[in-house]
Amino acid sequence: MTPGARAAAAIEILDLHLGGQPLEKALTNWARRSRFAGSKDRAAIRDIVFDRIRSRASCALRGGGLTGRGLVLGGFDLEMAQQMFTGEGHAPSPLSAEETARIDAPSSLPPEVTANLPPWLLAHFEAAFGDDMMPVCAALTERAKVFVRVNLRKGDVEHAQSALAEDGIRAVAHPLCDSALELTENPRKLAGSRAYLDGLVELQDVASQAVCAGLPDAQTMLDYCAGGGGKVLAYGARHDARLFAHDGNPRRLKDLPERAARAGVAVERLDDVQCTRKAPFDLVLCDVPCSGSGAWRRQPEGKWRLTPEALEQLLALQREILDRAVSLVRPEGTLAYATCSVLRSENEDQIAQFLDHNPEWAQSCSRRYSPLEGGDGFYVAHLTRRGSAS
Ligand SMILES: C[S@@+](CC[C@H](N)C(=O)[O-])C[C@H]1O[C@@H](n2cnc3c(N)ncnc32)[C@H](O)[C@@H]1O
Repeated sequence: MTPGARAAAAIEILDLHLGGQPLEKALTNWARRSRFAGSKDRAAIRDIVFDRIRSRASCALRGGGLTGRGLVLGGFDLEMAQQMFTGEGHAPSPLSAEETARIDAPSSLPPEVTANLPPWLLAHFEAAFGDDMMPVCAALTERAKVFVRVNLRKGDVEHAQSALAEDGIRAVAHPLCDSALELTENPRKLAGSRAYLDGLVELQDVASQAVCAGLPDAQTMLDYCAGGGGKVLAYGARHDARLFAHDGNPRRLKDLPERAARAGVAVERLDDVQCTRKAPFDLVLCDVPCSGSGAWRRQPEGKWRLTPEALEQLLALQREILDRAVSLVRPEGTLAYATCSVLRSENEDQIAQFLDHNPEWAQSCSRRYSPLEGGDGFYVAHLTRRGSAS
């Protein structure tokens, strides 16, 4: 496909998405209908589509509207736009005089447009980041870096780097976590690489790894919102604890046995009744459902889908999960609370409210990871009962 034809495909997909189709579905449906597109075309089109959703507000303004054409156009400078929008072959039709003038004109943008945030979220980001707010918002419009976690049970970082290099993947260490490697060349080869297939490395964001690396040593660890099991597996790579996984939606745990086997650790899956029976645990991790605002580089449509009402519902669910988890921790144990959100309401404020309602508990750690540190935005708090060692 020519660059122009790729731009036209991105326009079609974005129109489907703006018409109500989830982004992944719109991409998959388009790929199914367009067998002529090779894997490089699909990857390039996906990159354009994700880029435009990350910067939806500013692209729509520059491109002349919240449409597929507006978004794709608004992400290019004039020269690039004129090269892509030629009307030749499958390329989109040439720019109108109005489009040319708009895209060429320097304009002063309102803050929510520069920030590429829904307006109601501006105050939340300002409360979280103060002077860093605009750099953080800009970082969330960039493509996420690809990180792997080296499974320290199977080898060290140098070993993993050379194993990845054998498959043409360049990987460099990252200061945020000693098990993290950033894939700087050929990340798309990872799924077929020996290091990945042998369980030496696993895809995991660097801040997510740092959250797991900071958890205290324990003999029994319950990952109460385990999902795909990324956190419990990361914990198991560092500690000889007995590992348990639970999720409010048990179907989310279905791949865990296979992933655990590949990682060389054993994880027992528990339903809610079994959690109560097996309790108390030394360490209970609640990686709760959240807005995902720290990970909007990866899932940009979440940014535009979140509403104040949906956030309220998430806050209530997070409180509910904390209340339940408290009963599962042994008296001297640790309750760890984590989100991939950067909003204070889901993080610092949620924990402050928990401590207000549970005066026998104290906070022994509170750490927010900013997207400016290289990985996703994350938050973690460790809670222990007063009078017990952390
Ligand atoms: C942020 S995700 C967890 C991601 C996972 N820890 C990982 O690292 O891959 C949150 C998980 O909480 C689960 N969940 C939702 N409501 C829950 C509840 N009431 N109790 C426990 N888990 C719940 C969701 O199904 C989802 O898998």
